[in-house]
Amino acid sequence: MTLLSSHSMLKELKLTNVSVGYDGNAVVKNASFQLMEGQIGCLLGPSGCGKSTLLRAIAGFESLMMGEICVDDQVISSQTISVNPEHRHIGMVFQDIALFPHLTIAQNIAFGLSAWPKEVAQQRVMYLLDLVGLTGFHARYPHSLSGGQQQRVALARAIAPKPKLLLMDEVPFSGLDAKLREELVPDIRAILQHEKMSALLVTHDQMEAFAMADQVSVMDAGVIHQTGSPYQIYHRPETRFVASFIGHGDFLPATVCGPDCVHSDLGNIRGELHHGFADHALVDLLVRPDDILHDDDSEFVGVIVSKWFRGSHFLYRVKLSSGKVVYCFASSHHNHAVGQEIGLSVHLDHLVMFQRQ
Ligand SMILES: Nc1ncnc2c1ncn2[C@@H]1O[C@H](COP(=O)(O)OP(=O)(O)OP(=O)(O)O)[C@@H](O)[C@H]1O
Repeated sequence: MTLLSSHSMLKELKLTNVSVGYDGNAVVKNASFQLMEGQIGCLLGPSGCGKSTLLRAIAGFESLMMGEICVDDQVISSQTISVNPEHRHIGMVFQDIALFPHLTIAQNIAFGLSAWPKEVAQQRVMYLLDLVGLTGFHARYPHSLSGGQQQRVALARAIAPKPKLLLMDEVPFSGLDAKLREELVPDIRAILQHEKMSALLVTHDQMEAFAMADQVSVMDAGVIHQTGSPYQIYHRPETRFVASFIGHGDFLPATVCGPDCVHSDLGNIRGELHHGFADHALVDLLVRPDDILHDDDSEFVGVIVSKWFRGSHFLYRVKLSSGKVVYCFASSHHNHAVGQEIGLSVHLDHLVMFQRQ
Protein backbone atom coordinates (compact mmCIF):
# COMPACT_ATOMS: atom_id res chain seq x y z
CA MET A 1 0.00 0.00 0.00
CA THR A 2 1.37 3.42 -0.94
CA LEU A 3 2.24 5.74 1.86
CA LEU A 4 0.28 8.98 1.80
CA SER A 5 2.74 11.80 1.19
CA SER A 6 3.52 13.62 4.43
CA HIS A 7 4.17 17.30 5.09
CA SER A 8 1.60 18.43 2.58
CA MET A 9 -1.73 19.94 3.45
CA LEU A 10 -4.92 17.96 3.24
CA LYS A 11 -6.84 18.96 0.14
CA GLU A 12 -9.92 16.92 0.83
CA LEU A 13 -11.24 14.27 3.19
CA LYS A 14 -14.23 12.59 1.59
CA LEU A 15 -16.55 10.04 3.17
CA THR A 16 -19.01 8.34 0.82
CA ASN A 17 -21.83 6.17 2.20
CA VAL A 18 -19.71 4.92 5.06
CA SER A 19 -21.18 2.27 7.35
CA VAL A 20 -19.21 1.06 10.37
CA GLY A 21 -20.22 -1.24 13.19
CA TYR A 22 -19.44 -4.00 15.60
CA ASP A 23 -20.18 -7.72 15.22
CA GLY A 24 -22.01 -7.12 11.94
CA ASN A 25 -24.33 -4.42 13.36
CA ALA A 26 -23.90 -1.00 11.76
CA VAL A 27 -23.75 1.79 14.35
CA VAL A 28 -22.86 4.40 11.70
CA LYS A 29 -25.00 4.20 8.57
CA ASN A 30 -24.38 5.71 5.14
CA ALA A 31 -22.30 8.63 6.39
CA SER A 32 -21.17 11.09 3.71
CA PHE A 33 -19.40 14.44 4.03
CA GLN A 34 -16.34 16.31 2.82
CA LEU A 35 -13.81 18.36 4.69
CA MET A 36 -11.67 20.73 2.66
CA GLU A 37 -8.18 22.17 3.13
CA GLY A 38 -7.74 24.12 6.36
CA GLN A 39 -11.31 23.50 7.54
CA ILE A 40 -12.25 22.51 11.07
CA GLY A 41 -15.15 20.06 11.03
CA CYS A 42 -17.17 18.69 13.89
CA LEU A 43 -19.27 15.58 14.47
CA LEU A 44 -22.00 16.71 16.85
CA GLY A 45 -24.63 14.46 18.37
CA PRO A 46 -25.96 12.88 21.56
CA SER A 47 -24.04 10.26 23.49
CA GLY A 48 -23.89 6.89 21.74
CA CYS A 49 -24.85 8.17 18.27
CA GLY A 50 -21.64 6.84 16.70
CA LYS A 51 -19.34 9.89 16.59
CA SER A 52 -16.28 8.18 18.05
CA THR A 53 -16.86 5.10 15.92
CA LEU A 54 -16.79 7.24 12.77
CA LEU A 55 -13.69 9.10 13.97
CA ARG A 56 -11.95 5.79 14.68
CA ALA A 57 -12.84 4.56 11.18
CA ILE A 58 -11.21 7.68 9.68
CA ALA A 59 -8.13 7.06 11.85
CA GLY A 60 -8.03 3.46 10.57
CA PHE A 61 -8.94 1.67 13.82
CA GLU A 62 -12.29 0.34 12.57
CA SER A 63 -12.90 -1.33 9.22
CA LEU A 64 -15.77 -0.34 6.94
CA MET A 65 -18.88 -2.44 6.32
CA MET A 66 -19.73 -0.26 3.31
CA GLY A 67 -18.62 2.87 1.48
CA GLU A 68 -15.21 4.50 1.26
CA ILE A 69 -13.02 7.12 2.88
CA CYS A 70 -10.66 9.09 0.63
CA VAL A 71 -7.88 11.51 1.45
CA ASP A 72 -6.84 13.66 -1.52
CA ASP A 73 -8.47 11.22 -3.97
CA GLN A 74 -6.72 8.19 -2.51
CA VAL A 75 -8.94 5.54 -0.94
CA ILE A 76 -7.69 4.88 2.59
CA SER A 77 -10.64 2.74 3.73
CA SER A 78 -13.23 0.64 1.91
CA GLN A 79 -14.50 -2.91 2.24
CA THR A 80 -11.32 -4.13 0.55
CA ILE A 81 -8.75 -1.42 1.31
CA SER A 82 -7.41 -0.36 4.69
CA VAL A 83 -4.29 1.80 4.86
CA ASN A 84 -2.55 1.22 8.21
CA PRO A 85 -3.29 3.95 10.78
CA GLU A 86 0.40 4.90 10.99
CA HIS A 87 0.55 5.42 7.21
CA ARG A 88 -2.46 7.77 7.04
CA HIS A 89 -0.66 10.86 8.36
CA ILE A 90 -3.60 11.52 10.59
CA GLY A 91 -2.91 12.83 14.09
CA MET A 92 -5.22 12.07 16.96
CA VAL A 93 -5.85 13.67 20.35
CA PHE A 94 -7.60 11.14 22.53
CA GLN A 95 -10.20 11.58 25.26
CA ASP A 96 -7.64 11.17 28.02
CA ILE A 97 -4.58 13.29 27.33
CA ALA A 98 -2.07 10.51 28.04
CA LEU A 99 1.11 12.58 28.13
CA PHE A 100 4.13 10.45 28.99
CA PRO A 101 4.75 11.24 32.69
CA HIS A 102 8.44 10.30 32.65
CA LEU A 103 9.25 12.52 29.64
CA THR A 104 9.77 16.28 29.76
CA ILE A 105 7.34 18.57 27.93
CA ALA A 106 9.88 18.96 25.08
CA GLN A 107 10.35 15.18 24.86
CA ASN A 108 6.57 14.67 24.85
CA ILE A 109 6.13 17.07 21.95
CA ALA A 110 9.10 15.56 20.08
CA PHE A 111 7.70 12.03 20.45
CA GLY A 112 6.50 11.72 16.84
CA LEU A 113 9.60 13.40 15.40
CA SER A 114 12.16 10.59 15.88
CA ALA A 115 12.73 10.37 12.12
CA TRP A 116 13.40 14.10 11.82
CA PRO A 117 16.96 15.54 11.92
CA LYS A 118 17.60 16.39 15.57
CA GLU A 119 18.09 20.11 15.07
CA VAL A 120 14.96 20.50 12.92
CA ALA A 121 12.95 18.54 15.50
CA GLN A 122 14.24 20.78 18.27
CA GLN A 123 13.29 23.90 16.34
CA ARG A 124 9.83 22.48 15.72
CA VAL A 125 9.38 21.75 19.45
CA MET A 126 10.43 25.28 20.43
CA TYR A 127 8.17 26.79 17.76
CA LEU A 128 5.19 24.73 19.01
CA LEU A 129 5.86 25.56 22.67
CA ASP A 130 5.73 29.20 21.68
CA LEU A 131 2.59 28.68 19.57
CA VAL A 132 0.67 27.03 22.42
CA GLY A 133 1.81 29.69 24.90
CA LEU A 134 4.23 27.51 26.90
CA THR A 135 7.60 29.07 26.11
CA GLY A 136 10.05 28.12 28.86
CA PHE A 137 8.17 24.97 29.86
CA HIS A 138 10.37 22.57 27.82
CA ALA A 139 12.25 21.03 30.79
CA ARG A 140 9.16 20.62 33.03
CA TYR A 141 7.29 17.35 33.54
CA PRO A 142 3.54 16.86 32.84
CA HIS A 143 2.55 16.55 36.54
CA SER A 144 3.76 20.12 37.16
CA LEU A 145 1.37 21.57 34.56
CA SER A 146 -2.28 22.58 34.96
CA GLY A 147 -5.02 20.69 33.11
CA GLY A 148 -5.27 23.39 30.45
CA GLN A 149 -1.50 23.49 29.97
CA GLN A 150 -1.40 19.71 29.60
CA GLN A 151 -4.12 19.94 26.93
CA ARG A 152 -1.97 22.43 25.03
CA VAL A 153 1.02 20.07 25.21
CA ALA A 154 -1.16 17.20 23.93
CA LEU A 155 -2.23 19.39 21.02
CA ALA A 156 1.37 20.42 20.28
CA ARG A 157 2.43 16.75 20.36
CA ALA A 158 -0.35 15.76 17.94
CA ILE A 159 0.40 18.50 15.40
CA ALA A 160 4.21 18.29 15.70
CA PRO A 161 4.70 15.79 12.83
CA LYS A 162 2.44 17.98 10.62
CA PRO A 163 -0.30 15.43 10.04
CA LYS A 164 -2.61 16.02 7.09
CA LEU A 165 -5.57 15.88 9.40
CA LEU A 166 -6.03 16.12 13.15
CA LEU A 167 -8.78 14.13 14.85
CA MET A 168 -9.93 15.21 18.32
CA ASP A 169 -12.23 13.01 20.35
CA GLU A 170 -14.08 15.23 22.87
CA VAL A 171 -10.75 16.84 23.58
CA PRO A 172 -8.90 18.99 24.25
CA PHE A 173 -11.72 20.14 26.47
CA SER A 174 -12.90 17.21 28.55
CA GLY A 175 -12.11 17.27 32.24
CA LEU A 176 -11.63 21.03 32.30
CA ASP A 177 -13.84 23.46 34.15
CA ALA A 178 -16.24 25.54 32.08
CA LYS A 179 -14.22 28.76 32.25
CA LEU A 180 -11.01 27.07 31.12
CA ARG A 181 -12.86 25.36 28.27
CA GLU A 182 -14.24 28.69 27.14
CA GLU A 183 -10.73 30.15 27.09
CA LEU A 184 -9.11 27.15 25.43
CA VAL A 185 -11.55 26.69 22.55
CA PRO A 186 -10.73 29.92 20.66
CA ASP A 187 -7.03 29.40 21.41
CA ILE A 188 -7.05 25.95 19.86
CA ARG A 189 -8.99 27.18 16.85
CA ALA A 190 -6.42 29.94 16.37
CA ILE A 191 -3.51 27.47 16.70
CA LEU A 192 -5.02 25.12 14.11
CA GLN A 193 -5.74 28.00 11.76
CA HIS A 194 -2.20 29.33 12.18
CA GLU A 195 -0.87 25.89 11.20
CA LYS A 196 -3.45 25.73 8.36
CA MET A 197 -4.33 22.30 9.71
CA SER A 198 -7.57 20.54 8.83
CA ALA A 199 -9.17 18.99 11.88
CA LEU A 200 -12.22 16.97 12.81
CA LEU A 201 -13.59 17.25 16.32
CA VAL A 202 -16.13 15.06 18.10
CA THR A 203 -18.40 16.64 20.68
CA HIS A 204 -21.90 16.50 22.13
CA ASP A 205 -21.65 20.16 23.15
CA GLN A 206 -23.09 22.47 20.52
CA MET A 207 -21.49 25.62 21.94
CA GLU A 208 -18.10 23.94 21.60
CA ALA A 209 -18.99 22.91 18.04
CA PHE A 210 -20.10 26.44 17.16
CA ALA A 211 -16.98 28.01 18.69
CA MET A 212 -14.55 25.63 16.99
CA ALA A 213 -15.95 24.46 13.70
CA ASP A 214 -16.38 25.85 10.20
CA GLN A 215 -18.59 22.90 9.38
CA VAL A 216 -20.76 20.76 11.64
CA SER A 217 -22.22 17.32 10.86
CA VAL A 218 -25.19 16.65 13.15
CA MET A 219 -25.62 12.95 13.93
CA ASP A 220 -28.31 10.90 15.61
CA ALA A 221 -28.55 7.12 15.95
CA GLY A 222 -25.71 6.53 13.49
CA VAL A 223 -27.10 8.83 10.79
CA ILE A 224 -25.72 12.20 9.69
CA HIS A 225 -28.80 14.42 9.43
CA GLN A 226 -27.11 17.53 8.07
CA THR A 227 -23.68 18.97 7.37
CA GLY A 228 -23.33 22.73 7.19
CA SER A 229 -21.95 25.85 8.81
CA PRO A 230 -23.04 26.52 12.41
CA TYR A 231 -25.27 29.30 11.00
CA GLN A 232 -26.91 26.93 8.52
CA ILE A 233 -27.66 24.18 11.00
CA TYR A 234 -29.09 26.69 13.49
CA HIS A 235 -31.14 28.77 11.05
CA ARG A 236 -31.80 26.26 8.26
CA PRO A 237 -32.18 22.87 9.97
CA GLU A 238 -33.17 20.25 7.42
CA THR A 239 -34.70 17.70 9.77
CA ARG A 240 -36.83 17.83 12.91
CA PHE A 241 -33.98 16.25 14.85
CA VAL A 242 -31.52 19.02 13.89
CA ALA A 243 -34.16 21.67 14.60
CA SER A 244 -34.79 20.40 18.11
CA PHE A 245 -31.22 19.29 18.99
CA ILE A 246 -29.61 22.63 18.07
CA GLY A 247 -30.55 25.52 20.34
CA HIS A 248 -33.82 26.02 22.16
CA GLY A 249 -36.84 25.72 19.95
CA ASP A 250 -40.53 24.93 19.85
CA PHE A 251 -42.76 23.72 17.09
CA LEU A 252 -45.80 25.94 16.65
CA PRO A 253 -48.74 24.28 14.83
CA ALA A 254 -49.56 26.35 11.73
CA THR A 255 -51.35 26.25 8.38
CA VAL A 256 -49.76 27.44 5.15
CA CYS A 257 -51.80 30.42 3.87
CA GLY A 258 -49.75 31.81 0.99
CA PRO A 259 -46.38 31.67 -0.72
CA ASP A 260 -44.60 33.25 2.26
CA CYS A 261 -47.18 33.04 5.02
CA VAL A 262 -48.50 30.67 7.66
CA HIS A 263 -51.38 31.11 10.10
CA SER A 264 -50.89 30.20 13.77
CA ASP A 265 -52.04 30.94 17.31
CA LEU A 266 -49.91 34.06 17.03
CA GLY A 267 -51.63 35.27 13.86
CA ASN A 268 -50.29 35.35 10.32
CA ILE A 269 -46.52 34.97 10.26
CA ARG A 270 -44.59 36.04 7.17
CA GLY A 271 -41.11 34.99 6.10
CA GLU A 272 -39.17 33.37 3.32
CA LEU A 273 -40.50 29.83 2.73
CA HIS A 274 -38.03 27.01 2.17
CA HIS A 275 -39.99 23.82 2.15
CA GLY A 276 -42.42 24.35 -0.69
CA PHE A 277 -45.57 23.23 1.15
CA ALA A 278 -48.90 23.66 -0.66
CA ASP A 279 -51.56 26.11 0.54
CA HIS A 280 -53.55 24.79 3.54
CA ALA A 281 -50.82 22.27 4.41
CA LEU A 282 -50.69 21.55 8.15
CA VAL A 283 -47.18 22.20 9.40
CA ASP A 284 -45.11 22.63 12.56
CA LEU A 285 -43.24 25.92 12.45
CA LEU A 286 -39.88 26.16 14.24
CA VAL A 287 -39.76 29.14 16.60
CA ARG A 288 -36.65 30.02 18.61
CA PRO A 289 -36.74 32.14 21.79
CA ASP A 290 -35.47 35.18 19.88
CA ASP A 291 -38.23 34.81 17.26
CA ILE A 292 -41.02 35.60 19.75
CA LEU A 293 -40.84 38.98 21.42
CA HIS A 294 -42.84 40.53 24.22
CA ASP A 295 -45.00 43.21 22.58
CA ASP A 296 -47.50 45.27 24.61
CA ASP A 297 -49.21 46.42 21.40
CA SER A 298 -49.90 42.94 20.06
CA GLU A 299 -53.42 41.48 20.03
CA PHE A 300 -51.93 38.01 20.64
CA VAL A 301 -51.27 37.05 24.23
CA GLY A 302 -49.93 34.25 26.39
CA VAL A 303 -49.60 33.51 30.10
CA ILE A 304 -46.13 33.30 31.66
CA VAL A 305 -45.55 29.84 33.15
CA SER A 306 -41.85 30.30 34.03
CA LYS A 307 -39.11 32.89 33.65
CA TRP A 308 -35.31 33.27 33.78
CA PHE A 309 -33.39 36.50 34.30
CA ARG A 310 -30.42 36.57 31.91
CA GLY A 311 -28.96 39.98 32.71
CA SER A 312 -29.58 41.74 29.41
CA HIS A 313 -33.00 40.09 28.94
CA PHE A 314 -35.67 37.84 30.41
CA LEU A 315 -36.43 34.46 28.89
CA TYR A 316 -40.10 33.63 29.48
CA ARG A 317 -41.92 30.35 28.91
CA VAL A 318 -45.40 31.37 27.77
CA LYS A 319 -48.61 29.36 27.34
CA LEU A 320 -50.77 30.29 24.34
CA SER A 321 -54.58 30.03 24.25
CA SER A 322 -54.30 26.66 22.46
CA GLY A 323 -52.24 25.28 25.37
CA LYS A 324 -49.03 25.33 23.31
CA VAL A 325 -46.03 26.58 25.30
CA VAL A 326 -43.26 28.65 23.66
CA TYR A 327 -40.17 30.64 24.66
CA CYS A 328 -40.21 34.43 24.47
CA PHE A 329 -37.49 37.07 24.82
CA ALA A 330 -38.12 40.37 26.59
CA SER A 331 -35.75 43.17 27.48
CA SER A 332 -34.72 43.06 31.14
CA HIS A 333 -36.85 46.16 31.88
CA HIS A 334 -39.99 44.08 31.22
CA ASN A 335 -40.13 42.19 34.50
CA HIS A 336 -43.46 40.31 34.60
CA ALA A 337 -44.68 37.78 37.13
CA VAL A 338 -45.43 34.13 36.49
CA GLY A 339 -49.19 33.88 35.82
CA GLN A 340 -49.36 37.30 34.16
CA GLU A 341 -50.67 37.66 30.59
CA ILE A 342 -48.34 39.41 28.11
CA GLY A 343 -48.61 40.45 24.47
CA LEU A 344 -46.50 38.53 21.95
CA SER A 345 -45.40 39.09 18.38
CA VAL A 346 -43.40 36.88 16.05
CA HIS A 347 -40.43 38.07 14.01
CA LEU A 348 -39.05 35.54 11.54
CA ASP A 349 -36.82 36.09 8.50
CA HIS A 350 -37.44 32.66 7.08
CA LEU A 351 -39.95 29.98 7.94
CA VAL A 352 -38.53 26.59 8.90
CA MET A 353 -41.32 24.05 8.97
CA PHE A 354 -41.98 20.36 8.90
CA GLN A 355 -45.09 18.38 8.01
CA ARG A 356 -47.38 18.24 11.09
CA GLN A 357 -46.90 15.07 13.13
N1 LIG B 1 -16.07 -1.88 20.77
C1 LIG B 1 -17.40 -1.87 20.70
N2 LIG B 1 -18.10 -3.02 20.59
C2 LIG B 1 -19.45 -3.00 20.48
N3 LIG B 1 -20.21 -1.88 20.48
C3 LIG B 1 -19.57 -0.70 20.60
C4 LIG B 1 -18.14 -0.62 20.71
N4 LIG B 1 -17.78 0.68 20.79
C5 LIG B 1 -18.95 1.39 20.74
N5 LIG B 1 -20.01 0.56 20.63
C6 LIG B 1 -21.42 0.98 20.53
O1 LIG B 1 -21.58 1.74 19.35
C7 LIG B 1 -22.50 2.81 19.56
C8 LIG B 1 -21.82 4.13 19.21
O2 LIG B 1 -20.75 4.35 20.13
P1 LIG B 1 -19.77 5.60 19.99
O3 LIG B 1 -18.75 5.51 21.08
O4 LIG B 1 -19.27 5.67 18.60
O5 LIG B 1 -20.77 6.81 20.26
P2 LIG B 1 -20.47 8.35 20.59
O6 LIG B 1 -21.46 9.13 19.82
O7 LIG B 1 -19.04 8.64 20.37
O8 LIG B 1 -20.81 8.40 22.14
P3 LIG B 1 -20.16 9.32 23.32
O9 LIG B 1 -20.50 10.75 22.98
O10 LIG B 1 -20.90 8.84 24.52
O11 LIG B 1 -18.69 9.05 23.36
C9 LIG B 1 -22.93 2.74 21.02
O12 LIG B 1 -24.17 2.09 21.08
C10 LIG B 1 -21.83 1.90 21.67
O13 LIG B 1 -22.35 1.15 22.74
